[in-house]
Amino acid sequence: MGGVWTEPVVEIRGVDVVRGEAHLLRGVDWTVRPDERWVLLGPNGAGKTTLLQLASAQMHPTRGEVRILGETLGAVDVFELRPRIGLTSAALAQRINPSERVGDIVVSAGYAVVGRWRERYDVHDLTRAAVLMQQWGVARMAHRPFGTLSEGERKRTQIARALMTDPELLLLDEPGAGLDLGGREDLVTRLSDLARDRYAPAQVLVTHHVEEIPPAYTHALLLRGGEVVAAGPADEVLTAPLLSDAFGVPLEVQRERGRFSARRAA
Ligand SMILES: Nc1ncnc2c1ncn2[C@@H]1O[C@H](COP(=O)(O)OP(=O)(O)OP(=O)(O)O)[C@@H](O)[C@H]1O
Repeated sequence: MGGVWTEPVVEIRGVDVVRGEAHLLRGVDWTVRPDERWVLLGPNGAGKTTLLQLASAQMHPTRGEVRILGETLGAVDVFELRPRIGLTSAALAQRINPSERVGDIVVSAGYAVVGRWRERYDVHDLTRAAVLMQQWGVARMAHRPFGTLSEGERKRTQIARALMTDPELLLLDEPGAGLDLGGREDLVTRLSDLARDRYAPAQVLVTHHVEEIPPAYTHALLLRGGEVVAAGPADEVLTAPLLSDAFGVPLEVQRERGRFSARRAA
C-alpha cells in the first residue's frame, strides 16, 4: 500500500491531551508523509506513547485536530481506521497469550484477534504470514508458543503481525526495549531495511536511545513535558543542543555511518 497514498498519513494540528490537571500533550503540530520514517525521542513521561496513541486512533485529543490516512478523528469509525495501521507496543504484547503459536499470532492479525486460529485462512493470508515470518527471522519457530521466545524473537513476531494487514502506517513503540546488544543490532538492521523499502508503509518509532535509530530513518521529533522541542529532518533535529534541551542533560552527539550515539558532555 505504501506509495499509493500521497497525502500526509498523519496530520496533527494544535493538539492538547489533558487528564485532570495534567497536560500530557500541549500545542502539538506534526505531519508525517508516506515516504517518511520518523523517530519520536524524549525522556520518560515526555508524552511519546500518548502521541502514538493519537496516531493509532486509540485516543482522541482534548483539543485540536488529528487526521490519520485522510480521516479526522471524531468523524470516522475508528474500527474501520485501525486495521489500516500497524502497531506494536508493550501493552499489546501483554495481551498475547503465551501459549499461542507464533504462526497463529502473525496470521490472525487481519482478523483483529490475537492468536485465535480460525477454521480456515485463505492461501493469500498463509503465504503472506510465511513471507513475513521469514523476513523477520521467526519462520523457524512458527510452531513455538509465544511464551517460549526470547525478547528479540517476540519483538520480531509482533512486527511481522503488525505488517500482516499491509498497513499504510506502521507505529512501533519502543521495539528495542529489553533487547540485548545483538538483538538490538539485529532489529536496527531489519528496521533500516524496511525503512529503505519504498513500498513499505510510513513508519514511526518511539525510543529513549539515539543508538536505536535505524540509519535509514529520515525524520525526528523531540518531545519534552508534552511539548515539541523540535521536529524535522533527522540531521537537523538530532543535534547536541536540541537533544540536551529535550533530555535536560548536556550531551555530545555523534553520527557515524548513519548511526547516532550520545553521551554526557565533558
Ligand atoms: N490518565 C492520566 N492521568 C494523568 N497523567 C497521565 C495519564 N496518563 C499518562 N499520564 C502522564 O502523562 C505523561 C506522558 O505519558 P506517556 O506515557 O505518553 O510518556 P512517554 O514519553 O511515553 O514516557 P515513557 O518514556 O516513560 O514511556 C506521564 O507523565 C504520565 O505519567
